[in-house]
Amino acid sequence: TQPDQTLFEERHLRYISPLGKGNFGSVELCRYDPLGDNTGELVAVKKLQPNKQSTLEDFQKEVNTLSVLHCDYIVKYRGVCYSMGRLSMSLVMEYLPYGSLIGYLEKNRDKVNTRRMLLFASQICKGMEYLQTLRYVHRDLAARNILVASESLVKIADFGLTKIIPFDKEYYRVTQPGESPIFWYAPESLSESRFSHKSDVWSFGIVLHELFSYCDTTCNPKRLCMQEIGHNLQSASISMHLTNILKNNWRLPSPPRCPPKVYHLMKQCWEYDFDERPCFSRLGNQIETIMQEERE
Ligand SMILES: C[C@H](Nc1nc(-c2c[nH]c3ncc(Cl)cc23)ncc1F)C(=O)NCC(F)(F)F
Repeated sequence: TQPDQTLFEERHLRYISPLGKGNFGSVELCRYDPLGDNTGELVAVKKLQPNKQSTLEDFQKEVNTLSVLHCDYIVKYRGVCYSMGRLSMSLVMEYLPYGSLIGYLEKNRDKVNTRRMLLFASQICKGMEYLQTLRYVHRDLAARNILVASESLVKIADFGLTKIIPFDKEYYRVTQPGESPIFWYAPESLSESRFSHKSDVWSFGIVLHELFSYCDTTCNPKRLCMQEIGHNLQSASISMHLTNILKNNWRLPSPPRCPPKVYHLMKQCWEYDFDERPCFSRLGNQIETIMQEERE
């Protein structure tokens, strides 16, 4: 049975501007304006671009995933739009005007203080806790996939790589890793393509690092890891070098002026042994505690 697929008619979907490129397609800002008088709502429309990696089946999975998620900290599903006689489809989502967390932090460096960042971190934690109750692993938790709904609300988005952990296992094994965001990957994901709630916790630690670095491109995870690995390009594979430095206990350095307790949280998320990493509910509690202590 198909989940609730609210239908948007293509003829009423007015293209406005491009928003960006995601895992399996591009997202555009549109107005759904059935009355034709510009009173319709603004929506974010993700068009599937079938290419070698992604198929309609993958896209249908992303639509099915998002359509069952109902959480304040996850971007809202609105419905689907079929075109070319059901040959192509688009995913219609709520449009969040403040855009992705990366752009927002770069633009509002001076406006976002420690308390605000901890609020955002606790909201991402709550969204991940909710995903975990449904046995979903996101697999692409990164600041680029967090949306800013308002000055005090962020939401998790882009469920293109999300998988459901089978009922009889604690993890999901991926067979065909596409373009992997390896600098956000836990060691076991790098070396064994093993994904679990605890590998999402590792990625959450990377998001904490991005947050407290104001998503500054000069110290983003990829750049810092590549500096450590060295740009010796003849290396067999970057992910093998990354696995090695992580095994030798190298970790991303503390962002400048990051409160020590927050860096300690990141280090907990980056325990090599996934059983040692905290769960999202414990992380959420620790963040709330630090928030109370933060006078700022
Ligand atoms: C590929 C698309 N990229 C972008 N999207 C938006 C955006 C603004 N406002 C939005 N409102 C709803 C949605 Cl779904 C996206 C946007 N802004 C810049 C982008 F580069 C995307 O989905 N990125 C993942 C995430 F949504 F988490 F940012």
